[in-house]
Amino acid sequence: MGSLDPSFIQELEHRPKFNMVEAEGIPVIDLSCDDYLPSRIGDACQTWGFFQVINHGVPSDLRRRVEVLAKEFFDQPVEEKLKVKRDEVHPMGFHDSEHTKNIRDWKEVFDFFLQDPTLVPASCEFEDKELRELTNQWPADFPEFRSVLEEYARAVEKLAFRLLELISLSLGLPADRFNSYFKEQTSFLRINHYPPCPQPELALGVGRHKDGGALTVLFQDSVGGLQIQRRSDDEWISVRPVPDSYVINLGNAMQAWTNDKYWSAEHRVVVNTQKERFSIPFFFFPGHQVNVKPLDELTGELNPPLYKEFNWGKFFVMRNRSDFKKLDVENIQIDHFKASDK
Ligand SMILES: O=C(O)CCC(=O)C(=O)O
Ligand SMILES: [Fe+2]
Repeated sequence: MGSLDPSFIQELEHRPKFNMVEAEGIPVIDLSCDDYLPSRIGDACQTWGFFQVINHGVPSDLRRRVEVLAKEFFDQPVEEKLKVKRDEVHPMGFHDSEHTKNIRDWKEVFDFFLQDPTLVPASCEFEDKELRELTNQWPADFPEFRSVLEEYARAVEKLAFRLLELISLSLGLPADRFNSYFKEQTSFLRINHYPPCPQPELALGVGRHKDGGALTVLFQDSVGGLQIQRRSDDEWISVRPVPDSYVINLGNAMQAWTNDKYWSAEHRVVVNTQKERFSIPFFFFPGHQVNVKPLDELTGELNPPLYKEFNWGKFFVMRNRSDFKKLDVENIQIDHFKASDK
């Protein structure tokens, strides 16, 4: 990636601190022990919006094969990777200039949808009802990359549905309350590769952001770098890697469905001068047709809805607008749908 281009440089207030206070970590929840699982998950969703799971049922050997193939993919010369480059027509594939909050991230990624093709609105204009079919791009001479990643994505999707059901139970709702929103899901799996960075004090691997969808199921390797903002006091806390675990965090849609009971925490990734890092998030996103609003069961006279209804597909398309260029406007955020903005 060469030396630090000005497009990577964060505003002073958003640059990482390297003398961070070590705080008590986010909860680690053992999914093999059934006792009080919904209530433990509910507490974590409320206090942190983040937790880690162990004994999650995703085969470790399958995940290790993905890690090996991911390294093989990113180690290729850039010309090879550019053969599956993302663009506005094919928004899945390889990309090395993603912008979060309009500052370039120090990373490269490979993305693919769980459902191929995936249907999304053709534009972010509200009146435009036209849809567009998006398809995946796979490296032509690397069939194992595709088959192993697709198998892995299905295993992680299973875990995501189990967590969705536990979250629903934790809210006192039927286990399958959210399931119908995911029939035509827009979920995708991403591999993030963060190369060593010559000036990690100026840039971020991923700038501060909240994930958009229901929840994210993320594997991180042992290097570390993920930080989350604590709900209680806005302090940045490192998420220390736990071997063979997944980091789970809630997205904007879950925060809106639960009317702010559960939290979608701001997070970011710091980089370092020495070690490359890989992480593999699965973004569990509803179908494009789903209109997201606080659930009737969780709102009432004493607890009025805090968000206006928004269409997931339009939100998804708007969010992705800044993927290819630096925009002059702030990208769409959940706060733009706060009911008090009326
Ligand atoms: O790499 C990580 O640990 C987190 C990445 C992330 O937040 C994202 O891709 O949305
Ligand atoms: Fe994220």
